[in-house]
Amino acid sequence: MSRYAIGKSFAFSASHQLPGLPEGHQCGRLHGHNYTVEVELEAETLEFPGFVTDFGDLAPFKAYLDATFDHRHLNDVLDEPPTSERLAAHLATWLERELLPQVGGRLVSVRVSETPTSWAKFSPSPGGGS
Ligand SMILES: Nc1nc2c(c(=O)[nH]1)N=C([C@H](O)[C@H](O)COP(=O)(O)OP(=O)(O)OP(=O)(O)O)CN2
Ligand SMILES: [Zn+2]
Repeated sequence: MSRYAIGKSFAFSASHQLPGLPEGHQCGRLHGHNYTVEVELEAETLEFPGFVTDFGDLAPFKAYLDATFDHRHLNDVLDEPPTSERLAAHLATWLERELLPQVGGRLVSVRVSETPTSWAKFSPSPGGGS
């Protein structure tokens, strides 16, 4: 079956520190990143005038990132060590619970980058939520 897909990128800046890593690991130290979050949605059919969903419908996600993550210490925000993988899973869960019931399209993935050279992606199980 043919599918359309759209993506939108978001950004925030935050600090973190990953516990339990070997002595001397750079990520065990307090440090920060300019994070990038990329959301991909898909649909078999388009909504008028030809959208999977209006990019503007994702504005509440930007508001959530700004209010909850931007210029925060991520260890204080998540209950588990704030790796890119866990951030991606957390954000996918939020999107599926809080936003996607009201907008068009299905969540394909959330991809989180801490640096220009690395990323982690979370893809919810088809039909099974996060
Ligand atoms: N699988 C993961 N590995 C690492 C994570 C992660 O979230 N998931 N996080 C870190 C650190 O947060 C680190 O700050 C980022 O790592 P890295 O990409 O290695 O950063 P560099 O600036 O050193 O990147 P270079 O491109 O190699 O200079 C570590 N690992
Ligand atoms: Zn880091």
